[in-house]
Amino acid sequence: MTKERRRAIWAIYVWCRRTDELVDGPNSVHTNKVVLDRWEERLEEIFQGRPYDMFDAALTDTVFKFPIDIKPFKDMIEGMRMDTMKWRYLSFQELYLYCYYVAGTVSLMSVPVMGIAPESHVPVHKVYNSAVDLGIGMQLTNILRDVREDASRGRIYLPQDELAHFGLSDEDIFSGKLSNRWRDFMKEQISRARIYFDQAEEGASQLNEASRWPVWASLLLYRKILDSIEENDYDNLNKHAYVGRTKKLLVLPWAFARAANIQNIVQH
Ligand SMILES: CC(C)=CCC/C(C)=C/CC/C(C)=C/CC/C(C)=C/COP(=O)(O)OP(=O)(O)O
Repeated sequence: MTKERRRAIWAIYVWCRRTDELVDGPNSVHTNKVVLDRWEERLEEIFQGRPYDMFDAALTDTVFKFPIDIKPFKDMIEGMRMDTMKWRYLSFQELYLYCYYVAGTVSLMSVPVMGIAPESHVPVHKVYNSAVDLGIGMQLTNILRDVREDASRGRIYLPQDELAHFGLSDEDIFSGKLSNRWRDFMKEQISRARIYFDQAEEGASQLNEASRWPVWASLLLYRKILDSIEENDYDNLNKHAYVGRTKKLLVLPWAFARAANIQNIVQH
């Protein structure tokens, strides 16, 4: 990416990381409604040009340089509120909303910085939809990778109705019992995450040329996490799915080739 865009993405990253730390970090026991409300006030001040500290100032600079809306930032804070209150998701519909709040929002913050290719003929809303799909796919993948860690904090980010459909319960997850039922359940969850990555591909090709490579790299790398869960025979209850350094490095030229493929743009 260009230097200006890179700096803007860093500023967004820092704000998202600090937001996430409020509920996941070492001081998260002190995070309550008052803390999150104050964080939201600070966000409004960032957008009004009155940042509280230096990291906030980096985001003020970013939102004055790029046409970024405050809504996805507010939605992410809403996701943190949800995370402090809700530890179970009854259906995929509920889980999707959580994924939008904590990851789809990152896409909506990033696209105005990354930019859409001037030669693209795909309607802008389709590019944004694809971007959100990438965030959702990544979050679903994270969830599948981290089932064990999340369960150790008492949280299960999996649709309860789908678990029940496969004859599974929270207890199977807490006890780390690997079974064919679990494998079948996981196959479905992995297929769904892959659909979101497939849908993201179209948008990734429409981004400004300078921004495409990192997006393709993250898309292909996250897909590999799903492959790794499969290679572990779906045992994400006891094993951490992991993509090794060599595999990661090998993805980069592949992503570069996909990013440089202007054919994708001409086709539309
Ligand atoms: C495809 C198009 C048109 C645009 C791309 C738009 C972008 C940049 C989408 C990516 C959005 C994104 C980065 C979402 C966050 C996904 C996610 C699950 C982040 C978690 O990151 P980790 O650092 O692995 O999390 P941990 O906190 O678990 O370590």
